[in-house]
Amino acid sequence: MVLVESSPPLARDYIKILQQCPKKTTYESTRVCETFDALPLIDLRGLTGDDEGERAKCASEIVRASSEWGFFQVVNHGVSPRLLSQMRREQIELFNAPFSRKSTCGLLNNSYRWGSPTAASPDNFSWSEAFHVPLTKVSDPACYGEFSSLREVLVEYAGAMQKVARMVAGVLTTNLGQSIQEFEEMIGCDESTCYLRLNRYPACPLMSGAEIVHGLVPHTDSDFLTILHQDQVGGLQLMKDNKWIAVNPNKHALIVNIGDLFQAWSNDVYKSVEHGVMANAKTERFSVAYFLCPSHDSLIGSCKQPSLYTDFTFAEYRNRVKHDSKLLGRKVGLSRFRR
Ligand SMILES: O=C(O)CCC(=O)C(=O)O
Ligand SMILES: [Fe+2]
Repeated sequence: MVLVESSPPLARDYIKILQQCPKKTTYESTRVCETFDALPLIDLRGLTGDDEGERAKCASEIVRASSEWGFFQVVNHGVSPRLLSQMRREQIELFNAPFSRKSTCGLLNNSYRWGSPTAASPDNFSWSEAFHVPLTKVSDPACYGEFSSLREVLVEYAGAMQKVARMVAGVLTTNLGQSIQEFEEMIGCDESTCYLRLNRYPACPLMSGAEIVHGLVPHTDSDFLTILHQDQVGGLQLMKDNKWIAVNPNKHALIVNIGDLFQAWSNDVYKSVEHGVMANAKTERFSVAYFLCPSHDSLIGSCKQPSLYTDFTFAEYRNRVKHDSKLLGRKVGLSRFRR
């Protein structure tokens, strides 16, 4: 039997960067992390029911979690467990395809990526592979090749995530005095601006107790809002009060996190916090992220004065992030636009 390799050559690239790294001590070799169960868990049923008091209570929990944590979990989110497990099955099948198939054959709008092409040190290397698909391409049959059953699932999944994102964004904008309709009009947000990212974190044999490898390097998201579904393996961590905190998997929950643009628009009321994924020595991990983004030319000003940030378009923001990543090997982010 001929074994066809499905994983990208991560070890080859990682070792190359490790050898080029001038001093081994320049990269972070250990990371203290606390497991913390108090990451807010919010029951979204309160938002959809008739009880006014319940709705207000749920909304205030969302606002509070977005301000204090920038990260929270939601249950009773309306996405069926059937759809979530179908998505996971399709995702596993897709990533099981040979590496050459994933990387060269136009799958999902040619959106396959892996490792970190711009990494200059092991600190900036991500031990993962992903498809990053614009929602407009999700229904295009030309994106799927032999993975035809993935199309139907991805279309349904995108619709379901869009609903959750809209519900949460609606609470956050209303709290700052703007309806979700006004907000969406202002940021030109529609199908053509949002993305789904299918992530796979292969098991990492280079990971030992003393040395860590990132599945995804610490970062903030360059969007308004992200809705994440992770499997039961664990590895996601977020920064809270200068400490790394592990997000324990909860199979009923979706994870919501605030992105840079909501932080800017809210004038720092909502927080876009650093998060990342630790690689796992033995077990592969899967997740899917939905990114709520504005149109490229939409102006991200603050909804409050005096504004802490200069006005910038989403295109300017993305270009800046791209430029910094190329030049410095990492994203600088919102501080580039602080007054
Ligand atoms: O896989 C995860 O848990 C996190 C993914 C993530 O942060 C991202 O895709 O931006
Ligand atoms: Fe992220």
